[in-house]
Amino acid sequence: MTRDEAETAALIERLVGSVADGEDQAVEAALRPKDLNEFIGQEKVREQLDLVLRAARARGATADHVLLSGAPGLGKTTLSMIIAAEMEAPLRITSGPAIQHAGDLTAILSSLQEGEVLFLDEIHRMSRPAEEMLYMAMEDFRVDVIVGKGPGATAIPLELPPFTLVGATVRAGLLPPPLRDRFGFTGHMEFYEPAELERVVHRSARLLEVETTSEGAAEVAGRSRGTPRIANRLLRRVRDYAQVKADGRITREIAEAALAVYEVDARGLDRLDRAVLGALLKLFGGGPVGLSTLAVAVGEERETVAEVAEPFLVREGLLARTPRGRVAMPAAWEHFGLVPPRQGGPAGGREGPH
Ligand SMILES: Nc1ncnc2c1ncn2[C@@H]1O[C@H](COP(=O)(O)OP(=O)(O)OP(=O)(O)O)[C@@H](O)[C@H]1O
Ligand SMILES: [Mg+2]
Repeated sequence: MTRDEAETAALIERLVGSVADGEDQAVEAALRPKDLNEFIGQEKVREQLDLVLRAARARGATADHVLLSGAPGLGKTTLSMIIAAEMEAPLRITSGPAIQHAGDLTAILSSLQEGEVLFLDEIHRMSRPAEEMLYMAMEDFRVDVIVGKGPGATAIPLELPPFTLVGATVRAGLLPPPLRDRFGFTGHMEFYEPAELERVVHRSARLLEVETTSEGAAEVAGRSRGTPRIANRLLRRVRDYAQVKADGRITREIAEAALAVYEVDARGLDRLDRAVLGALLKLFGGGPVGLSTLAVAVGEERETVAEVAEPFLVREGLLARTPRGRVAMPAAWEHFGLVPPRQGGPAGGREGPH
């Protein structure tokens, strides 16, 4: 990873909160659904996976390798744990970046028990030699252990017990086709619908023993960017606010007031998103404007704007990336209560009626 990539990754982590602090991590673990029935939403993936696992169980066999693709915080790690639980198999967790040498992978593979589930997070970030070794392990349950160095080196084949590899990646397209093709099943995780996120919030609130009205839960869900991890995090912050400022109960008013404190607006936009969109609208008349100019205007790195703020803004139909630069969509003007300038008219929006 280059420095820029590392910084961007760190920023994304901060935003989605993959790296939670100690307390948050413990809470996150406590909130994880334990089986497929408890897992909310993702109907397609759940149905498909249910068939794969049931069939394997009925045959008394080890389940086929599973690839899970989807944005951070949608439940890939949770699903890998569920797969192991449903198969009543032990689970080993590792990640692509942790495997730098083929030897690291040999060590893990050769210590697997029969039927074990090996979860390989960020599988697209594995080194090339490790990846090639994985091909053989997945297909033939065999690895070549290299003994010695140089011309005298020999490859000793080592049989592996059957195991289930569960790979996770943000996009299946990031994997080289030979690797992708070795998975028996690929589950594409989608962003969650508001109603599904509401169920996530209700479930988590029950586990955290916080009283929540339907409107309160809907308010938290609506600002969670289609992502359960964000829903759980916002719920915890709203709970804090409700405890300190009110009687502990989460109503719509409490959720609104709490999320205003944390600068998460009605659509789930945070401070950075609003800065980017605000600059695009107010300084550049809605664009088009180049990424670098926009980044300078908000005092951020290009990568931060392009990879942290923009994906959500594009997904929400607020911003478009065009060959001529970034352009604000009509919904963006509306969200800021501004009226877009007329075509060919002077740049810059006027304050709207509200
Ligand atoms: N379908 C779901 N139902 C209820 N809670 C969920 C669901 N999916 C995820 N969660 C909750 O969201 C949190 C994040 O899920 P998880 O860690 O599995 O995401 P992930 O896709 O592995 O993210 P990353 O890519 O960052 O590793 C967990 O605490 C879990 O409780
Ligand atoms: Mg994960």
